[in-house]
Amino acid sequence: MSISKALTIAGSDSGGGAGIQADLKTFQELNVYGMSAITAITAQNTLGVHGVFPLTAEAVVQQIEAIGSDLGADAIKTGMLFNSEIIEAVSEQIKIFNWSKVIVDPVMIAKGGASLLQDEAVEAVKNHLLPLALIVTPNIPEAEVLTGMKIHTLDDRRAAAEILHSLGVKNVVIKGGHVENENQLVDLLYDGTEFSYFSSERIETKNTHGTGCTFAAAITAEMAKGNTVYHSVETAVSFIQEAIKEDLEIGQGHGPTNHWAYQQKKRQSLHVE
Ligand SMILES: Nc1ncnc2c1ncn2[C@@H]1O[C@H](COP(=O)(O)OP(=O)(O)O)[C@@H](O)[C@H]1O
Ligand SMILES: Cc1ncc(COP(=O)(O)O)c(N)n1
Repeated sequence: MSISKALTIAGSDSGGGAGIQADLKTFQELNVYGMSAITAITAQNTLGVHGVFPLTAEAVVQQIEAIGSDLGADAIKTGMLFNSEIIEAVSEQIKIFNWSKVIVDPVMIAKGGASLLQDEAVEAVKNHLLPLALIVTPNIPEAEVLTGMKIHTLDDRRAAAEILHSLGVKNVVIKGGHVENENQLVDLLYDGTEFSYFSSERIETKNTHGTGCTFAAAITAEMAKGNTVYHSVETAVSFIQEAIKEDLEIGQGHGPTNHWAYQQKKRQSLHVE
């Protein structure tokens, strides 16, 4: 049996809803063997981020080397990378191991407002990491920072996607969760030639901690299994919709999504047929 393997290079979320915890749960639910290289430890719960403790670039490199020199990986996801030293070191390792299925989730600000990427590191994301990315998955605020433009309309999102593509990313997904007062959320995919739109009903819930991490991890798992970019995004949209719909009412603040909801629904539908 061939085992699909995915590596997440991201921060640890002690609350389990985002970061490498969300990524590994998502990989597992999609039958992909998950591995992790931790970039920073965050003391986090549903009320916010209470502490950020970045690791050294060397500590990140050694974790990646340990995986690349033995287990290998079919797809790589980068999440919180925090500073330019880590970003440059990770970019170097991606080149050394010649990894091509690289999904960059350009994590900048946690939903509670805590900074997960130093301002000085944005240029490093653009100059070092994006040229190596097969897919980049910014939310709207992240796309605004990376492109320097304001994004209010779908036309703006298309323009921003073209700018990000010009920075070397082969496929751009601009996520739609941050659009205010719209019942339909649209995730836009641009492959350098055409735009695709994945529309979802907005689910009224406060429990959206880790939606972006989970979404990008689902794309990574599907890419690790050899699926196309379009199919991987399509599956990730379904995965995150179920994860939000069956959200977990735990903690006193913004709770996590439900990482087992997607498979649970598939098993239930099999029993019905
Ligand atoms: N309230 C919601 N209802 C339905 N889908 C949502 C909701 N919030 C986010 N999503 C979906 O979750 C995914 C992550 O988007 P977003 O929340 O914008 O990312 P991030 O967590 O990086 O800010 C996207 O597919 C988006 O459409
Ligand atoms: C360690 C870590 N990484 C990423 C996020 C972003 O989470 P979200 O997906 O809600 O934007 C987070 N809150 N913590």
